Order: sequence, then structure tokens, then C-alpha cells
Amino acid sequence: MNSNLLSPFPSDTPIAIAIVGGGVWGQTLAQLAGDRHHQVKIWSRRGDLTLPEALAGASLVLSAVSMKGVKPVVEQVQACGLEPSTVIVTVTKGLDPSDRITPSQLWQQAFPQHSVVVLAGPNLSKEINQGLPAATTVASQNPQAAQWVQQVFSSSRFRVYTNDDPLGVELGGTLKNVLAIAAGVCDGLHLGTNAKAALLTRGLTEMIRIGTHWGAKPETFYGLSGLGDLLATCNSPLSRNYQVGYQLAQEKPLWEILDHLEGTAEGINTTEVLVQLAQTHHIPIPICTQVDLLLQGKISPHQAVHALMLRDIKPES
Ligand SMILES: NC(=O)C1=CN([C@@H]2O[C@H](COP(=O)(O)OP(=O)(O)OC[C@H]3O[C@@H](n4cnc5c(N)ncnc54)[C@H](OP(=O)(O)O)[C@@H]3O)[C@@H](O)[C@H]2O)C=CC1
Ligand SMILES: O=C(CO)COP(=O)(O)O
Repeated sequence: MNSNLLSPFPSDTPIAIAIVGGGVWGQTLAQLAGDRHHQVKIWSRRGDLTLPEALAGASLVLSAVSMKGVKPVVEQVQACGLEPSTVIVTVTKGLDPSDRITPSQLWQQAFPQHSVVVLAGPNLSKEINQGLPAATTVASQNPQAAQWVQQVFSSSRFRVYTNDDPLGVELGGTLKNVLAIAAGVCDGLHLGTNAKAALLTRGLTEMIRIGTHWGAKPETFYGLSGLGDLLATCNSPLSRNYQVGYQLAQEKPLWEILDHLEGTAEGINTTEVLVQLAQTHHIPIPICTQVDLLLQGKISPHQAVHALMLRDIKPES
């Protein structure tokens, strides 16, 4: 039986896709969709195409703007309007600083009747652009929408899994950016493999503590968007967040690092929002707290390491 007859989302025909945000990840996803013969229009505030032109006829709108652009872009898309059947996909890894909510929650608030799908995983764009294989996860409150997005993007070089915990998938990708900064510091200080393994393992514990408090499922953090992305970004100099941490370890000031950074390191703003939230709810996240103090210039990288090593001894939980 043709599964398309049962699904409101026909899967194997080329579709029209509007990508809002023409940064490196938006362009990479446009390439992946183009490989599947979908018709892709990219809207960027610097480009020639207007937003209504980009959105016209699109059955999938993918937001690849950085966190600071999500609210303004949601408002602009709202002003244009979307067909009721249009599926919204968000790939932003960040937290809104004023409302302390995730990008998908911002999209869902603005478009309550639409299916919103989160796409996240260990997806360093430079590797994907080189044609190297990668896997990712798509998750939504509407499983059919997630399956459709899986079909749209799956290819021999991009393997897409579905997941039924959109919040966990989104938070995995977002929270690991803070640990990627910490991992960059660890490598920049040449603290060794034991220290790095301890950092990532305890970092994952912090991600799960925060994520489950928020309502995500613990097991989601052991998947591609959690542990997978943690391993990728914490071990790769291609990660902008890792680069920030690595250079902080060289005692470079943050403003100078950001002056030369190519693209966005979302972990910087995420750290601030995360630590405020954890303090309000008394959730212990010692590694993220040290990253926050370091980013604020209140401690040196070596002081951060000492502070973590000299915490009260406790059971591993
Ligand atoms: N690069 C990667 O490997 C991956 C990135 N991500 C996530 O995807 C998101 C985008 O990343 P990436 O493409 O690398 O980042 P970039 O910094 O390369 O691009 C960010 C994009 O957001 C746009 N933008 C920012 N603010 C606004 C605004 N107010 N209005 C309109 N557009 C705006 C920028 O436009 P302009 O150029 O005009 O400033 C730019 O096109 C981030 O959240 C990142 O964490 C997720 C997985 C992989
Ligand atoms: O999220 C990413 C890969 O999955 C990209 O990481 P950076 O934003 O640190 O470059």
C-alpha cells in the first residue's frame, strides 16, 4: 500500500522549502535538501529575496537563524502568514534570554496550529559540506510531521532519525554548547584525557539534571542530539564554542575572541540563561557555573579547574 495515501505529508515528491537564515548551517541544510531535489529558497536579511517571496508556496519553513534573531524573525514570518499545513522546522541551538524558553517554543507560541519540528544532532557544518556522512534527529509533538521531515532530508550522506521528545532533543543541542566551551578550556590548558573524560561525563549529568527539570526525558540525552553532539563539539576545533573555550585558556579576552570568530557561539548566551535558571530552581550545575564565571571574567581558567576539583566530595549521582 502507498503510505502517502495515509499520510497528510506526502514523502517522496520534491517539495518547496523556505530556509530563513542564510548562515553556514542554513546554507548546508539548503544543500542537503537540494541534493534530494527539493526546491529551496533561502531568505537572509542581507539577501535580494524578500521574506514573502521566500515563503510563497513553501510547505516546509526551516529556521536557521541564530538565537538573537529568532524572535524578530518569528514576528516577520507571522506578519507574512503561513498556510495552515506548512510545517516549521527549527535548528537553532539557544535559549531566549528574556522568556527563558527554547526556539521551538517561540515558534509554537506564534503558530499554535502548526506542526513544529526540532532538528538537532552532531552536525558540524564544515564536515557535512565536505561530503562526510552525518546523522541527526528530528522530533515533534506531531510524529507524522517528524517522519515527513525525516523523509525530506534523509540521504546517503545524512541519516535522519525520529524521536518523540522534542524538548529533550532541542535542549541536548543547546546545553552541550556550554560544555563545549568547557572542553575547549580543558584542551587549551592541556589537562589530559582523564580530565576531559571526567568533564564530559559530569557535564552530561548536568545536562540531564537541567533537562529533566524542564520536562525532557533523561534517555534523550544519551542520543545523537545529547551525547552525540556533546562528543562532536567537545572534541572538534571546528566547533565555535570549543574555539571560544580554547582561546579563553590562552587568557585571551572574550571580546577579542569574538572579534575574530567566524559565526555564532551560542554557548555564551546560553550559559548566562542556564545559570540564572539553575540558581532560581536550586539545581547544581558546577561546571556550567564555572563557565559562567569565566565568561564574565571573574575567574581565570586555572581557578575554574581548582574550584571544580576542590568541591565537597560526594557520591557519583
Ligand atoms: N554551524 C553548525 O555547524 C550548526 C549550527 N547550528 C545552530 O544553528 C544556528 C545558526 O548557526 P550558524 O548558521 O552556524 O550561524 P551563523 O552565525 O553562521 O548564522 C546565523 C544566521 O542568523 C541570522 N540572523 C541573526 N539575527 C538575525 C535577525 N535579527 N534577523 C534575521 N536574521 C538574523 C544571520 O543573519 P546575518 O548574516 O544577516 O547576520 C545569519 O544568517 C545556531 O543556533 C547554531 O547553534 C546547529 C547545528 C550545526
Ligand atoms: O552544534 C554544532 C554541531 O552540532 C555546531 O557547534 P558550534 O556552534 O560550536 O560550532
